[in-house]
Amino acid sequence: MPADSVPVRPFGAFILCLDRAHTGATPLASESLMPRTLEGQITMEKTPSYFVTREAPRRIHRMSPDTKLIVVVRDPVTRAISDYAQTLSKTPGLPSFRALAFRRGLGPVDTAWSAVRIGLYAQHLARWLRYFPLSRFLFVSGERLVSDPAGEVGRVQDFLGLKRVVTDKHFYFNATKGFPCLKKAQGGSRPRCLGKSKGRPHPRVPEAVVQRLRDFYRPFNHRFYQMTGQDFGWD
Ligand SMILES: Nc1ncnc2c1ncn2[C@@H]1O[C@H](COP(=O)(O)OS(=O)(=O)O)[C@@H](OP(=O)(O)O)[C@H]1O
Repeated sequence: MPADSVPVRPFGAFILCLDRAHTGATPLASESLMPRTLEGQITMEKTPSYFVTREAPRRIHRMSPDTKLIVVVRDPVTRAISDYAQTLSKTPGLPSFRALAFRRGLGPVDTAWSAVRIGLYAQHLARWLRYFPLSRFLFVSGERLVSDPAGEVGRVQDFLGLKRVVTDKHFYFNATKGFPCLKKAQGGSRPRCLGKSKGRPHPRVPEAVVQRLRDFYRPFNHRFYQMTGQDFGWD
């Protein structure tokens, strides 16, 4: 059968991972940029910044309104510090976290700083809900992905209508890394952890700064819990 006549399904899933979204990606303009999806396949796309990019919901909906959306979220305060740690690793001499997070010393929280703005999950989700119903989303807890990877991956498999192939027996806790790792890499026989840029130490941020950010995010977090029907336990 020529490739053109193979039945093509709409894209099965888009992964929007929000652990450490970066800004600047252009959302896919059309299906022509994606590979064809054959019967029994799921096409996945992981671009963290889509969740926070203004035009992404409209454009992805126009491409395929049946898209499933998976969003990985973690405590926005930890997320901001993680984001800062990532930038710091590439930009020595970066001002302190505190200097970037607040205007005028310990003045108002600077929501123009992307590390802070990305954590306003309720605001970003509101834009998506204008195009996609809540049932199209799976919200994965970044914290449980570390404490119970098999449980969270199990939810992902269910959401995608897949058999639960990945289970507890695929993971072990690597004490050196401080994170779960795979007992065997795909197609290999050796254990495999994520790379050095995942799970690196965070810089120390003064408790007063953390506390102020916690207070700032609390109402947004609660709104997000209401919108998703899930309590992520961040405060
Ligand atoms: N198993 C395992 N191993 C290592 N790291 C893990 C794991 N599970 C989740 N995490 C968390 O993933 C965070 C980085 O993932 P990101 O998706 O944000 O990375 S990136 O945006 O693609 O750079 C990374 O954030 P940091 O801890 O701030 O580095 C981790 O906390």
